[in-house]
Amino acid sequence: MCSKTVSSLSKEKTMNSDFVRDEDERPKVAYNQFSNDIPVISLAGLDLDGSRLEICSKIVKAFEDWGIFQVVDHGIDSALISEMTRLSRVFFALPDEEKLRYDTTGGKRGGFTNSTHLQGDSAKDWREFVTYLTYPINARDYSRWPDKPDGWRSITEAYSEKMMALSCKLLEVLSEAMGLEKEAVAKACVDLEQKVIVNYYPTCPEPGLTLGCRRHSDPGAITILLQDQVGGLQATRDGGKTWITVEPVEGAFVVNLGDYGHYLCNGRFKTADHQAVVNSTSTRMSIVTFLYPAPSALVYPLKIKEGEKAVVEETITFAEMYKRHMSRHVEGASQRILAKEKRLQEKATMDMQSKNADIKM
Ligand SMILES: O=C1C[C@@H](c2ccc(O)c(O)c2)Oc2cc(O)cc(O)c21
Ligand SMILES: O=C(O)CCC(=O)C(=O)O
Ligand SMILES: [Fe+2]
Repeated sequence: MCSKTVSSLSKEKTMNSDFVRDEDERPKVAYNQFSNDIPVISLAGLDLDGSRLEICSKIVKAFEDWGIFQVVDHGIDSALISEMTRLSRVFFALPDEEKLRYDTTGGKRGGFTNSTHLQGDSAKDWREFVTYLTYPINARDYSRWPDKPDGWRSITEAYSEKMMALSCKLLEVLSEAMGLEKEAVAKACVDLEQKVIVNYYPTCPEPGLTLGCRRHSDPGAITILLQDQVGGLQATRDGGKTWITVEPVEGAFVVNLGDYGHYLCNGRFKTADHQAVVNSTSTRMSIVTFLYPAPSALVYPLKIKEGEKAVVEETITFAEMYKRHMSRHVEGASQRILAKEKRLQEKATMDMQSKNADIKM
């Protein structure tokens, strides 16, 4: 296993085999073959009676069709977004030793992760990321927030505060969409938790063989993602048969529903399966804000329509759901490893048989 950061590996001519994915997992669509299938929705007028209903119905349709959409006119200051982006880029350009001062190896909560964070996966992700546990505020451990570059900590605080306000507005829309009072989803969450992850995808010598971030759905209620103009975020709504690359829209955030959100509305809204692909010419960055319920919150539909069955078989806590969500990926990965070993074994047997047949002739 190699321990160099992905930034260092990106300077090599070929890609380390740790990152090579099985054929069925490799990218099917290019990072810059953009699709505008995902709706772009303006939030201008969301707080006004006259336009709220129209905006909400667009969001509802997007959640029903894709589980993912983009928002513009969201009210977040573009100077704050640019500064958060600029300082994040400065961090990832620092020497390995500096980034590794915040290494999360050994289970530290928050800090710098080089490549993958899951055990037993068939390949590593071509990415580095920094994780901030930002809410509840009293759970923040500032010793895990990088102190370089200057000013990044305070900008991250300001950014996470604005993201929390935007998330709350979106939770209200989700509640109303289910015909419930505005606060229903926030109340179900017991306490809102927030995690900000800054993903950095260095250029890759063999991007067709790997992924920047493996296919997954996000576990929480909703996720608000800021991507740069390079492109690489992909979504599927047919279980991975076809993929689309989400077109980067300047100043927009990509919003997607997580598994917890999907269960709350009894499966009416989709949880979007997505992944990130990389390329050989441009580095890419995404700043992802996850909104989670408290670990003790129950995972159960808030409303079940007459005649409908609950999509969950038992009521569990979010902590348990999160554990199962993560182990599902690990189980899937171990199955892929076993299948790969079986294929190699079968190929070796077939090669041996045809060699023996050649000798007999
Ligand atoms: O790193 C991530 C991104 C994302 C995710 C990636 C890969 C997966 O297999 C997955 O299930 C999720 O969402 C996350 C959510 C977290 O709570 C922590 C993470 O590090 C990540
Ligand atoms: O970088 C991206 O566009 C996707 C990242 C992502 O899905 C995640 O961090 O959960
Ligand atoms: Fe994600």
